[in-house]
Amino acid sequence: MLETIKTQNLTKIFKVKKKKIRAIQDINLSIQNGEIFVLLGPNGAGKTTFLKTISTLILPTYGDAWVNGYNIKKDEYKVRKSIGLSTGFERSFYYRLNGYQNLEFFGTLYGIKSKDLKERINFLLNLFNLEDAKDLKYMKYSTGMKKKLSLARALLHDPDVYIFDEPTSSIDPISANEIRDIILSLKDKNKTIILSTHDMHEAELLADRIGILNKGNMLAVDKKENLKRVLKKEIIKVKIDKGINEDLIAQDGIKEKINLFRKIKDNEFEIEVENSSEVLDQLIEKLKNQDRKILTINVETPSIEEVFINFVRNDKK
Ligand SMILES: Nc1ncnc2c1ncn2[C@@H]1O[C@H](COP(=O)(O)OP(=O)(O)OP(=O)(O)O)[C@@H](O)[C@H]1O
Repeated sequence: MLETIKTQNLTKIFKVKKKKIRAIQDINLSIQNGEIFVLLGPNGAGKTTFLKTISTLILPTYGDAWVNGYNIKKDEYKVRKSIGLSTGFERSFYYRLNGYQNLEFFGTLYGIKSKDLKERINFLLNLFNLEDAKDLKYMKYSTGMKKKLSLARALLHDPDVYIFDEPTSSIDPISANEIRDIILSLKDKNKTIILSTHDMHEAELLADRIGILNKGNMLAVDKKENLKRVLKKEIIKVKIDKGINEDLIAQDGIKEKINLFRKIKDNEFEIEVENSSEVLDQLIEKLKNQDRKILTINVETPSIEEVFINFVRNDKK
């Protein structure tokens, strides 16, 4: 696997009057080619600062980063050409130009030939459902339309790397789903994507790996399933053909592994365990010995929301 984004002790300290704000602190991250990396963090955690720094919009106070092999300080122009960037605040759009003209302007800046550009713009306006708004001046766009145009612009020059700051905030649920599909289709083309979000369902759906930022520090970086394992909490939900009580299940060999037994109905219960694979065989055996037939059995792992809250709440730094 190739490394597309790499940061080394990336740090940004803002100075406001005499106060120092450590927006991001010693971030070491490596994102592989073709990966979707999702950045989570509470308000003010440093997500936007991180994304802007690797996009060359902000200079780090110290530390370094490389995007597509180019250094953010020495090869600023090449980094910018390699990335499709969409941030929340798009001051750079021209308010008096319409949507089409704005994309035309930026496409020309990217050096896309006029005929190809026309095709590309029409394709993107269609992709983001903006055809009806193409002749509307940017200043009359709704917040969601502005966001979509910003994403369309990020895709204009078909770059290898995408940096999206909250790509679906202020977007209606149907359009948000469409945008998530577009992001997944970029991954299918082996593009690399880093995005921030407050939407845990989005993180669950898109992320190959997740990074949890809090107060400028990266608390955890891992695949979803590994982050979930940290909580050591899995729920086994069971439905059987007859009634059962806790004492018939929580017997020797299995009792100490059950953190919680919850009876849902006479013939339905759930148990909370650290690791379901250590319990399942024994549980099934016990039910069999009690002459109970299993109708359904499911294992639920913690949600990314639980994981996120757990990491941030336990961060005492
Ligand atoms: N230009 C700036 N000058 C001073 N402080 C700044 C500047 N930009 C960001 N900060 C501060 O840096 C910290 C991180 O802000 P940042 O916008 O990166 O957080 P975020 O995780 O994107 O938050 P949110 O989820 O609310 O968008 C905050 O304390 C913020 O006030």
